[in-house]
Amino acid sequence: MAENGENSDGGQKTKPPIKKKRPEDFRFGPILGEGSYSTVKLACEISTGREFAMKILEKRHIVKEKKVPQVEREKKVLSRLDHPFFVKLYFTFQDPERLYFGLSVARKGELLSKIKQLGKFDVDCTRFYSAQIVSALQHLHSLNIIHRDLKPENILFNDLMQIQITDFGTAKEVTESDLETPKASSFVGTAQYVSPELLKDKQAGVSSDLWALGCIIFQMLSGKFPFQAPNEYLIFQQILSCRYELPDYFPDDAKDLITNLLQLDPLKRIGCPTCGGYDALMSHPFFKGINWDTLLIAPAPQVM
Ligand SMILES: Nc1ncnc2c1ncn2[C@@H]1O[C@H](COP(=O)(O)OP(=O)(O)OP(=O)(O)O)[C@@H](O)[C@H]1O
Ligand SMILES: O=C(O)C[C@H](Cc1nc2cc(Cl)cc(Cl)c2[nH]1)c1ccc(Cl)cc1
Repeated sequence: MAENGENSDGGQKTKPPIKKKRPEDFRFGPILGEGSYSTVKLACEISTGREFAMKILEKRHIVKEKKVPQVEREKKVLSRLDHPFFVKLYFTFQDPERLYFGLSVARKGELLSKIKQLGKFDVDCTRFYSAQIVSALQHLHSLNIIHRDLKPENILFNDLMQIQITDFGTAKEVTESDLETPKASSFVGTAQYVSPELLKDKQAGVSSDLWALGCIIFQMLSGKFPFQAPNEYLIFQQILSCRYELPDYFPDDAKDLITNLLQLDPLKRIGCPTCGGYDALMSHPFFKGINWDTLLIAPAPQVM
């Protein structure tokens, strides 16, 4: 009889290799959404009945558009994430023409759609969902990963109306060497949410996600972008000079939080390591009443 996980011949028991899945293992359902390089379909695994959001990419298109590094980065970053507020990657596989990401399903759409539907969120709703984003960023940044393109289109909701941050093709893992000798990056985020340092020096740090957080809180409370102009060049000018106006109806603690996030100097943004870190951000008056521990626990499903 093998002892302590050893084989009968006394060798160490090795886990059986995970069997790669195949397209024929799934019944594909409706399209959940489409990206520039991908189609996301609902997929049911025939043998288990489990449902996934299957993100499917055409190899030819990925190679032609020189997006191989982004796909590999998305796989690498998603494989490291296991947290209630992030889309989960369960498996990947490929066939001769396509790549497949097996993801958790975020069935309740995008934060952007919710903001558009309601026009804007009330303060309590903004506080609740901003706190979820803060909790998610705290986890992401603890792994030295920067999202770099955080925006309401990349924040989805699952059946329990918990946020599910997605789209890690442009994420960056900050290494020691990056901190010592920051390298300029060719990637720039989405105009309305891009940080001034990414525009100016092409360098992003964890603080770039905090700038985007400030923009998103502003947008939840007002339904509008803090930096808005007829074209991207004028938006960039506003960002670089940190020119925005806080509506009078914003509560004072919201105005203070947004002002401390939309700081031109990335070292002065509340939540960054040189500005009190996440303790300072999570204890800001705007988040008074938030229980950061129970936030992570999914609410009891609503009894119909
Ligand atoms: N896990 C998921 N559950 C439900 N819907 C999803 C999921 N992932 C993506 N989607 C939907 O599919 C659409 C395409 O997502 P995908 O990440 O493939 O591309 P994208 O990042 O939105 O587009 P682009 O590549 O142009 O940035 C999105 O609009 C999103 O709403
Ligand atoms: O099987 C694995 O996990 C590793 C492969 C690696 C891999 N094979 C590729 C082929 C092409 Cl054409 C493009 C990319 Cl980005 C490719 N990446 C892979 C398969 C699927 C996905 Cl979604 C990502 C990576």
